[in-house]
Amino acid sequence: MADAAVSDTRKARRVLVAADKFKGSLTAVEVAERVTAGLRRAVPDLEVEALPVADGGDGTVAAAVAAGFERREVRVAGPLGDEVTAAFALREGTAVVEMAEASGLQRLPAGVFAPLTASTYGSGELLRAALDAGARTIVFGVGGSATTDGGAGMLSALGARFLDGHGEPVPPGGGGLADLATADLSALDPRLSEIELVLASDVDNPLTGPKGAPAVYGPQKGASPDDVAALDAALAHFAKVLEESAGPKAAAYAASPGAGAAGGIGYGALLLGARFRAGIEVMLDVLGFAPALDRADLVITGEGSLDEQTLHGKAPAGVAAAARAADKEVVAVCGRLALPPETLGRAGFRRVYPLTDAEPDVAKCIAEAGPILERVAERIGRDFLT
Ligand SMILES: Nc1ncnc2c1ncn2[C@@H]1O[C@H](COP(=O)(O)OP(=O)(O)OP(=O)(O)O)[C@@H](O)[C@H]1O
Ligand SMILES: O=C(O)[C@H](O)CO
Repeated sequence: MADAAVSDTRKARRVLVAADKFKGSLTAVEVAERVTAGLRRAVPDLEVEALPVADGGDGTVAAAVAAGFERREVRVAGPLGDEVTAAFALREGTAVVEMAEASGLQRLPAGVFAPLTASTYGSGELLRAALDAGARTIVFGVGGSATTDGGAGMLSALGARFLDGHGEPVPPGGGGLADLATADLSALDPRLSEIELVLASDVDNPLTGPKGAPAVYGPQKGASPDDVAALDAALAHFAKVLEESAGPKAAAYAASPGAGAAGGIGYGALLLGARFRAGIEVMLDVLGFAPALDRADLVITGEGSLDEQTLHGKAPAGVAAAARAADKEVVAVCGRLALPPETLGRAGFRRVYPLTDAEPDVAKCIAEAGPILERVAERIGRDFLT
């Protein structure tokens, strides 16, 4: 991106690197390391603070751990029911639980999707583990899921019972909810009502309908148009049955922002009493972004693909908004860039450096992302800091 007027920022001496992962090529921690190394090639004595960020989706626990939380591992059910080792993060009574750790797309074997049967049971087990560890506040990061079960699996793991017309538990996954006859939330883990549960969501979609979880995010989990229709009907039925057992608030939750996050686990979390917040905002609080921002003259953010989605609550947009509100200069790094300069300016980015500008071969950009990012960061160092 061309930009003629950079001279007024050349004196920035302390840089905050607050970028998300480049999905498919670099973790957020690696992005921070590479950017730091590149900047220091241009300005060897530069003060750089690294604060890897995440939006509630995959990478959220890793960001919390990088910020000093303790990593705790637990064996829980993966989306297909097989056991996986999943982690949550804990610090001073606050747990960061990431649903994708248990029930994310990354937990499916390569090339396997299970849009109708994948279950969030393991996410409920993770929440239980956080309660067992004594958490008083749970930040429940959701996004990047393999599931579309409205959180039914998660609720089951926490004590709910979902039965068919024969009194048998319904099969796991969103598809099985079509058979639901009765829902019983009376035996939910009582500790849930004694803690603060925050739904840190990557999106604000409702549960069902044209903007609902199956229609918008089903296809990325392998759902065909028929699967989307079946899941939409099953989730609507799920909400109807819950309205009968849990009262009218269950209907209101289905239409609430974030209910459709992560295959409707947002809806399940709202039933548990969660308070919805944009994931990036919650995470910036949890990670201690504000004091780090105070100390910085220049902020570098980014993610793999800076595109239309970025503007809808993704990490770089959240970082840019917070930094601009504090009158700090923001530049971004990314693998690929799919936004025009005017839009980037409006979103608060002073300048954006895609790897594909440094190396036009995208496959190479991905395979050699680390060294290329270092070169790009060196250029940022020269442009803004020398
Ligand atoms: N090194 C790279 N070079 C070029 N493009 C990359 C590189 N790394 C990632 N990408 C692109 O970015 C995409 C991933 O985007 P991104 O990291 O923003 O995650 P996302 O899919 O938007 O999900 P999330 O919500 O978790 O951020 C990849 O599919 C790829 O197109
Ligand atoms: O998991 C999903 O369905 C998407 O990330 C939206 O939350």
